[in-house]
Amino acid sequence: MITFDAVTKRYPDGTVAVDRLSLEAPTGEITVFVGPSGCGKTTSLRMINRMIDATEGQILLDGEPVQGIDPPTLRRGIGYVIQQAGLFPHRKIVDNVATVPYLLGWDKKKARDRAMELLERVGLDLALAGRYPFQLSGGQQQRVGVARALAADPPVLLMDEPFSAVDPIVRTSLQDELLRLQAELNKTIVFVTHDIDEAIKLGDRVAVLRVGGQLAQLADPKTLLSEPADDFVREFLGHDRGIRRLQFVSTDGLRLRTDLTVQDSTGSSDEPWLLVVGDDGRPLGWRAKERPEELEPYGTFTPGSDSMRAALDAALLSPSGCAVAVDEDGKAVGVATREALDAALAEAADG
Ligand SMILES: Nc1ncnc2c1ncn2[C@@H]1O[C@H](COP(=O)(O)OP(=O)(O)OP(=O)(O)O)[C@@H](O)[C@H]1O
Repeated sequence: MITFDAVTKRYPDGTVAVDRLSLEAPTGEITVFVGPSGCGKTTSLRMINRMIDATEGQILLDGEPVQGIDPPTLRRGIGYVIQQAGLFPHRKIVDNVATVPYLLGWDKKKARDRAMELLERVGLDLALAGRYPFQLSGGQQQRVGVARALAADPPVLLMDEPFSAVDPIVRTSLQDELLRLQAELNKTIVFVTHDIDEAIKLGDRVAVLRVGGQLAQLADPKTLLSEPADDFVREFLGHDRGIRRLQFVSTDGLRLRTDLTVQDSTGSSDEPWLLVVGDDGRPLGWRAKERPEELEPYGTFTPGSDSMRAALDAALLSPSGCAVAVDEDGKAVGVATREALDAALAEAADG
């Protein structure tokens, strides 16, 4: 566990970057620092591995003040990932990843084997190992940066806007990869971002900081979205806070109708919309009563594992206004009508 105990950082010019910050980043969890530019996120992060020293207060690592640990020893147990990866340009990818093992005096083969294992773990093609950083895309370089930080298996990982320099699609896949890795590795991660969506997606706990380096709120994402502490946090969360909250609302209790599914694309019914499925049970499209010859688009969600946000999204993708519930194999298991979605939304609004 990382503990900030009334930590203040005053730079020599008098700027108070962090102001009496007290919080805990629990072991095995992702704690995200988020807030507007200049609110002291990076300064807070760098005080953990003593790239910057606190002016007042202390930071404890599993109860031990970091001030009492010499920086090289401290950093051996702390991986560090920064924006644009910060790879050594003249070293091959495999050697970049093996940097810390080399420094720790591992023999070359063991260090390289470890590097190859990690490259695979972060989802990189091993054929890239012999390349130089400039021969990789931005997203690939970020993965190498993560692999390098994990090389000596440190219990703590500090990540400073690691995914902000890549395009949104790559960014999403890097975030998914981090969550997948974290499910296996259970590191204590402190992650800095200015992007509230990233914070909500990745954080077990999210610390919202305001300019001046004060903690505005520390909460799990669901609580943050439903109970912002004050106007600053509410504004920072943005106007679509309600919609984003739906990603934490389960579809478990959503009522599904099973009588709106048909296998053939002909035949009549009083229902305005019927879902046509193939022989394999997968949806083919919606059939409108007035236009039985055409199949209209549909959207799907998986009850239980997908959120209400996904169910609503599925409904909005179709002119029927209904969401198609599918199982893990993509087979239709029912339909959430507007009425059912309405009822679930009303319940979510109450809670
Ligand atoms: N070496 C320094 N000397 C003086 N002031 C500094 C120094 N480094 C940072 N600051 C100031 O401290 C405050 C916090 O900076 P910091 O980089 O921690 O913020 P941040 O939240 O990470 O910002 P960003 O999202 O823009 O990276 C800012 O006002 C910044 O200008």
